[in-house]
Amino acid sequence: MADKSKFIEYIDEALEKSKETALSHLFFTYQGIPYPVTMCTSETFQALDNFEARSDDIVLASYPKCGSNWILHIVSELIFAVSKKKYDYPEFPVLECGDSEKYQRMKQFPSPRILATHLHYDKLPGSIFKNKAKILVIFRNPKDVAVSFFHFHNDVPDIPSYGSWDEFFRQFMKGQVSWGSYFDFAINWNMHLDDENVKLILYEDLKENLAAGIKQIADFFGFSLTGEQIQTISAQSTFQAMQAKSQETHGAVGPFLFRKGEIGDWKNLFSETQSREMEEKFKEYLAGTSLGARLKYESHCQP
Ligand SMILES: Nc1ncnc2c1ncn2[C@@H]1O[C@H](COP(=O)(O)OS(=O)(=O)O)[C@@H](OP(=O)(O)O)[C@H]1O
Repeated sequence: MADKSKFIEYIDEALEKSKETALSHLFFTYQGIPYPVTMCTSETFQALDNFEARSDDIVLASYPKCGSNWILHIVSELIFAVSKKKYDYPEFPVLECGDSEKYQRMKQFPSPRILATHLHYDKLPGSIFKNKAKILVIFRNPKDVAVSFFHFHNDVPDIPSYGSWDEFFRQFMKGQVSWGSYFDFAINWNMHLDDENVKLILYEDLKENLAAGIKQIADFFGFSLTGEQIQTISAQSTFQAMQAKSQETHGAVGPFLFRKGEIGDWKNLFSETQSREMEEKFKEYLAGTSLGARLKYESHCQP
């Protein structure tokens, strides 16, 4: 992948801040959503209101732990395949993270710019819609998301840990975690998945057929690649390939971020009661919705 020194620099700074931050002080709330103080500030959110998106920006929207680093890698490889130029990360790619001056600096960046984000649909800057940037939305089943999220907190030495999985589960179900509730994020997006310039991709589908998923992503963003190029990117984007390079691409946090990369790891942590609670919540929020059907809960989340 591209030279990610800025990327790693930013992650290292966030980890450094995390060392001094207790879990009880990790979150601040902005417009009703909790964000980690180690990565987000209200000044940056205010500056984001005036961010000027371009029509050829590539927006990658996901709730945390749905595979955004995977898609970032795939998209930067697609750009490389068609332009022969390595996609450079002059800023940390998550739009809402960083200092409030970053949007000024981003004005100088060449197109296409990749904008990853965990923001809920209604918190995205209006210029993304006004200027018709394409948005790829990545979803993953809520049980594996919760488990991945919990491990990230409790495995990375410098990130505040939860007392137990049960404690994390309670907070996750209440939406008292970074970037708020999975379910609010999902119902918000559910209403926009068929909008012009929006495409949904599932972590589980990508896992089951990586080459087909990469082809869909390439087609959506208008990148024309040969079958051989798709196969090459596919081989470089497996979990094993990305995990092997994770220290180089993401620094100290890499091996924790690329942890297991499987479907169904929830079976190692969820109790029967927690499974029932999750199913109730899923039904309450997503039963009968288009996203609810597309997430294939019965295949990926039922014991
Ligand atoms: N190539 C590939 N194949 C399969 N799975 C992959 C891949 N790359 C990342 N991952 C898994 O995605 C999980 C991390 O998600 P995110 O990148 O969205 O995390 S973050 O919110 O940006 O911190 C995290 O999931 P878990 O392993 O279950 O914790 C990663 O392992």
